[in-house]
Amino acid sequence: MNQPMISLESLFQPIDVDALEKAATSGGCASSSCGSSAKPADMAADVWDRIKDHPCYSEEAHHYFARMHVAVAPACNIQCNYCNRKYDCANESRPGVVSEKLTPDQAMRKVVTVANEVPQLSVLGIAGPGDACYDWTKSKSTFDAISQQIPDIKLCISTNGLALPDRVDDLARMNVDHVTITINMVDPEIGAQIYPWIYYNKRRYEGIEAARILHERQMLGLEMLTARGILTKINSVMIPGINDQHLLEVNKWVKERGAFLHNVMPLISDPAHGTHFGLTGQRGPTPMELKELQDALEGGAKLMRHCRQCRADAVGLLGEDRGQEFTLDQLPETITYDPSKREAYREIVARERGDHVAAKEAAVATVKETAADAKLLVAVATQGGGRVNQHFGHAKEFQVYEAGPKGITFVGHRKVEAQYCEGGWGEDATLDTVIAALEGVQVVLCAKIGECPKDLLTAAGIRATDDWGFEYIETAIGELYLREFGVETTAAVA
Ligand SMILES: C[S@@+](CC[C@H](N)C(=O)[O-])C[C@H]1O[C@@H](n2cnc3c(N)ncnc32)[C@H](O)[C@@H]1O
Ligand code: SF4
Ligand code: SF4
Repeated sequence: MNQPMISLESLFQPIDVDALEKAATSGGCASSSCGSSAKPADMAADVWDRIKDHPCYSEEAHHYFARMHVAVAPACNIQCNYCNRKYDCANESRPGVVSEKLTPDQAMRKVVTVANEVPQLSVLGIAGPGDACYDWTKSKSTFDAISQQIPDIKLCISTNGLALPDRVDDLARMNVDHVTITINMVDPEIGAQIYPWIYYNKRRYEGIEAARILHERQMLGLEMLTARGILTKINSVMIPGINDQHLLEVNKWVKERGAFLHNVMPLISDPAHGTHFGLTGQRGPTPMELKELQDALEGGAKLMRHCRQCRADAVGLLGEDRGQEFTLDQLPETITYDPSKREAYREIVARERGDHVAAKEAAVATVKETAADAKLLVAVATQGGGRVNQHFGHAKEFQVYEAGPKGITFVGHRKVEAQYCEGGWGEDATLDTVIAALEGVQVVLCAKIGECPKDLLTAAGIRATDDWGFEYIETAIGELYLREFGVETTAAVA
């Protein structure tokens, strides 16, 4: 089995930077596969260069790199039936939610503090609580100041698209290379069921007219970004009964206009959030409904399946949120950027990543060569680095992979409402929510699991094992698949 060159504790939080620097400067490359590239075969090298450290634009990168959002742009120019920007809960992870709004100066102090403390940081985004292109002055001065201090940080912006065409030239000038547009429809009749009003050219529009204007501006903005070579990600909220089937059409439109990624996200709809959809009982999709739609979209615009629907002030690797460590009251009054931790981390990752890619290629080949048509849905407890390295009871989410004739593909993640093992012992009631979140999953891989939860999972038809603790995820799944379906099979996971 492949072993990491340094302890995983030093690669993932809390980071021991001395260990990182020592490992990074010890000279030579011990990796057997140094030089292996994670670049997908069908991607141009220059595009890969622009996304390889971006946790949202590359699924592979999200095992290593972190983003942070700064909530500097609270104003919005439209109303979506699924959004209530007034609702705020520090414990909740959901788009639009923030604990504190920041001025550009405060954002600057926060980003430098995080960059000094979180070596995985590679991306700074503005993603709510309002619209970055509408609340433009604050977005622009934030990006201007931070890119001067930390020139290699990638700038990322998220918008509903209405004000986007007016900002494209500025975005290109400022080197903003990644722009997300939320596009939920291309048919204004469907749009009228999602957007009650928009505010455009100093006027309020409603109904189909509002949705038509929004649609035209979104398409224009997307085309303008594509013409300037800026990478675009399209977010679509999947709203069952309103736009779920229509998203096949949206996918075609955005692909034709050069979108780089399409991120179909489930509607989050809870009456407690006070949104129109929450209060009218509009439900979100189940994980399996989302997967079915995503499967139907394969072959169109490339899909993002690893979105975590982060808070507008999220900090850290996707799936973790360290925002509470960097609230305003904890930030120093003055701070100077120190690039040493980020640089050391990047060197470590470059080595670890080469090994991971080689291991992944070998595992995928093993699964493809195994003479079995069967598919296996596997949930993995991981805290980063592409390894099975988290205790079952500590997992806040599981990453889900499908193994089958096509190899090993990342399918998505399943959030767990409350961890099974908070404080060292499990609660059966919590395990029920974990089992519900694992709908359709056949096997769980984790670093450690006790006999009791293992038995309860088995009774629910889900097998769990720590046989591959700390192994690369794909290597573990490849060996599991072989054990289950290979000709040399002797035992299945008990
Ligand atoms: C909070 S918005 C901020 C950026 C910008 N105003 C926009 O709408 O794109 C970021 C993302 O969260 C999504 N979002 C907001 N509320 C949501 C909900 N209840 N369920 C799913 N996605 C939601 C939006 O659709 C958007 O893609
Ligand atoms: S555009 Fe974004 S911030 Fe504005 S209401 Fe919609 S989701 Fe919320
Ligand atoms: S919401 Fe999705 S796309 Fe945005 S930072 Fe989080 S994971 Fe990335």
